[in-house]
Amino acid sequence: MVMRIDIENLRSVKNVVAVMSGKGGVGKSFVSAALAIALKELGYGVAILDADVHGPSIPWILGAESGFMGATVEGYITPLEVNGIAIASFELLLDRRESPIVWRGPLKTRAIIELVSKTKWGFRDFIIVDMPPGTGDEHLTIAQSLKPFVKGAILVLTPGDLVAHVVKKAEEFVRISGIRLLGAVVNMAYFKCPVCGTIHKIFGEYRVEGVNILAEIPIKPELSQALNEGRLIDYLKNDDKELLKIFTEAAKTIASMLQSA
Ligand SMILES: Nc1ncnc2c1ncn2[C@@H]1O[C@H](COP(=O)(O)OP(=O)(O)OP(=O)(O)O)[C@@H](O)[C@H]1O
Repeated sequence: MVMRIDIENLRSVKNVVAVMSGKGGVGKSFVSAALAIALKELGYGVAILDADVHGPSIPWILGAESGFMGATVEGYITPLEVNGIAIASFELLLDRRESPIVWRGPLKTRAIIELVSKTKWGFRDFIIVDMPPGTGDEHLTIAQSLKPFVKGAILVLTPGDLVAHVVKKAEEFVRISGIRLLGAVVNMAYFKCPVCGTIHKIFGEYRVEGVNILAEIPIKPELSQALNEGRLIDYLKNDDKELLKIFTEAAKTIASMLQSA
């Protein structure tokens, strides 16, 4: 079922890019946030839509967990701005952050569509959508309802036996939804020894076929700590310029793919 969406607030948005994963816990929210930071550093106007209703981690990762979105007198939502990045997340509507959101599929889908259409996004080159994990019916509804705006999808995966399987599912998803798969980000691809620089493929060798690899991200304990402490912006800009560069290259590729489309 394709839901009708009020497009007025999306008229000033150039590209919506959906970040998806075949399964949970692969680093989709981290990759969404890091790409948004890299695009912002390149001078683009950026927003993030946290469509992960049950595990909304974008506000936390960006150090905005105590903030709230605002409202206009006309009943529209104003996103929370962090470091020039606009964030819209259900988490930023909750009085008690520990309250779980207990919604069934159709309600979740409707709520996401409602959040997209009611948010005053302003002029943005990109809205990065942190999608819920998986590629189910709910995802299809979101993708199809937003189809005129979603210019591409990025798949986040981790190495392992499931890679080929996950890529096939994602390909099938983008084929059915008609959305262009821009490429994949392989997260936790390797661990680089900080002492000797040796690369260890902790989760084994992998081969991703048929999909453009946008970035290969190492496992880093200090990154994990920065994410858990809500310091991703500071970490990328000040502590780990090498990692920011990896995301900047990916962001440039995405921007040029969309410009040339
Ligand atoms: N490259 C990495 N190095 C170290 N830790 C990482 C890395 N990527 C992600 N993590 C950690 O893995 C966990 C999952 O990351 P994240 O929340 O971004 O995944 P997700 O796919 O969005 O999860 P969910 O399915 O719950 O939405 C977090 O605790 C994060 O700190």
